[in-house]
Amino acid sequence: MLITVRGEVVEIPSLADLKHSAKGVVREGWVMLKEEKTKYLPWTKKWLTLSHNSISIYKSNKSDSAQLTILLKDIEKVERSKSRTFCFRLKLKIYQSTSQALEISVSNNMDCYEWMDSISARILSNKVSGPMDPKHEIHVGIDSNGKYVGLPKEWSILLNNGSVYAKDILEKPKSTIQASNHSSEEFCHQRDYIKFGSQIKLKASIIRYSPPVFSPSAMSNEASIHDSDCTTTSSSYDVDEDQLTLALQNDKKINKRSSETSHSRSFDDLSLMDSSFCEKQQSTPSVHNKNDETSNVKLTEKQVMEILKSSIISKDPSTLFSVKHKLGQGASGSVYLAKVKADHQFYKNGLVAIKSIDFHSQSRKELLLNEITVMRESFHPNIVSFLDAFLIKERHLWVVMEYMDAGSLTDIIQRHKLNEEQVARICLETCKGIQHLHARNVIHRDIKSDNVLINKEGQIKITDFGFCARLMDRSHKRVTMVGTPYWMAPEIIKQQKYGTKVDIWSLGIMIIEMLENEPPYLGEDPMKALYMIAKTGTPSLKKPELVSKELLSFLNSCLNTDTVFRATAAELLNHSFLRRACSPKTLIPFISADVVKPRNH
Ligand SMILES: Nc1ncnc2c1ncn2[C@@H]1O[C@H](COP(=O)(O)OP(=O)(O)OP(=O)(O)O)[C@@H](O)[C@H]1O
Repeated sequence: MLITVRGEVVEIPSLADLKHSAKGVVREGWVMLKEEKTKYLPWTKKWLTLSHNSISIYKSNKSDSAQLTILLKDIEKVERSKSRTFCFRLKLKIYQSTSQALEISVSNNMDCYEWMDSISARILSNKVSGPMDPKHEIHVGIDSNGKYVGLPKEWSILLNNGSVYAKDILEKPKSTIQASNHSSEEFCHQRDYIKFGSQIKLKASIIRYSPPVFSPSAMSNEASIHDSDCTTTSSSYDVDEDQLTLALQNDKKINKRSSETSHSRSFDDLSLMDSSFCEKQQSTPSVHNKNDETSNVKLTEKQVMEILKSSIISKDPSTLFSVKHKLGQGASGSVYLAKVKADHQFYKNGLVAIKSIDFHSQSRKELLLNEITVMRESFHPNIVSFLDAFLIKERHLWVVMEYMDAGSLTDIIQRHKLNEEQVARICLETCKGIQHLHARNVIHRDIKSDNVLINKEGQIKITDFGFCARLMDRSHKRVTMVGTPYWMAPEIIKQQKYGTKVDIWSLGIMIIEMLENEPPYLGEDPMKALYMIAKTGTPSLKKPELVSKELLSFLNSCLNTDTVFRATAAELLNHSFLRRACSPKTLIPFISADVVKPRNH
């Protein structure tokens, strides 16, 4: 059905159409609704549907046409409202003769947040459109003096400021053009740009792509020394740009190849599926071949759903928990604090953290299996405990975890200067967790302060297992580029085969975060950071003279670019620096009640 919304012709599918259309209803349900301008009118019960670009209000779930449709691009803000208990407000952009806001009330807190999250996520995606009518207006050339002419002003400024990266782009265009191709095609998600004063901090940007299988550097490693964790033949990490260029070119070729034959895409995370999930799923395709990562087959959405359905509880957990407030937002979903209802003391302590994931909006659904599998199997005092998982109406996945009531290490680093004894305690506990994973041939691949959580007893635990990979054995190596750029080991960036020691590099970067508040190159964009890590190798501390010899030695053991000489987690646990660790109680003063505050949503 075509209708006119504020002068614009829009196609509004009927409710029946919506239900059957692939792009149809994202979320629907009964709500109580009120237009803000008609405060004197009572709340009315309506059927609300959210599609990818609009919200429609129906008299009932049987109605065929909507009473009101609002395009998501016309929504200015989604916010909590205090008009009723579980209520949110859609503030609309101001148009004449239109209500300025709608108040929507639902039956529980979780529902409220999920509606808000689903709407907000789609408002964002509706705001970004492709370029319109692009024109090629910039023509850069070189004049008779060898100088660039025709550069845009911003580029001239960059060059005059001596930006190595800008010069690299001009002088080595191939490598940098290929690098930027990764950023557009293969950045899986970027999240949480946080402003601190004038500096924009990229809190956590995940880059992953697949599958650089036979990079020249990786091929040369086939003949290299293969101790348990070594991945390179070279003892020097003065990576020449050509090596990086070659690796990037090679990756480009492989990506081209992979688009030609879908089977050539590697999905190495799926090796985790040799665990309990797959046992229950007889029809799961073989996902791993020890010698050839290219033979991995991607699970379809349906298969992932089948595995989830057969492995976890498909019932409504709202009888077990009452959601209190949102703790934070991750790339795959929101994390909530919830109280366990009185008669379910199976969950100790009364409070749990619930990660709520909208299954259908995940681009990499198999990573959800990763996360649950590793958490479920990894009982250890330094790994956040998995308690349960629920699948609600085949749409929402709830992962119930132990609640870490003092937030993440990032929160602490941003508020306090840690002394070396405290750094040693955090390293010791994180190392124990890493060793536990490595002993089971699991690589975490995303160790950083955001993924180290703390509780008020001063316990320190690793979380976020979405990017884990399992090695078939200690000598097995992976090649997929996964992780958060600033914390990524050079061998991952250079697409060499890598093993568990990539987590040790990331631990080293996390130590720099503890000493300097942020990882090296955080001021740079992620692509440049990758380039710098590969080019520079071991980063230098800003003020090494302020750091003790033991800590420097520990740090060097983590940040050795030659993986043969980089320590294992077990070796680090014997390092003299860790003997200086303060007692966990000494961390408690840092962990005041104000560290974790409910966010205003
Ligand atoms: N068990 C927990 N206890 C307390 N807070 C938690 C817990 N798990 C996560 N959080 C908080 O919730 C927020 C989001 O966590 P999440 O793990 O979803 O984030 P992410 O790692 O950024 O995203 P993703 O895993 O989707 O890539 C973080 O700020 C984290 O501090």
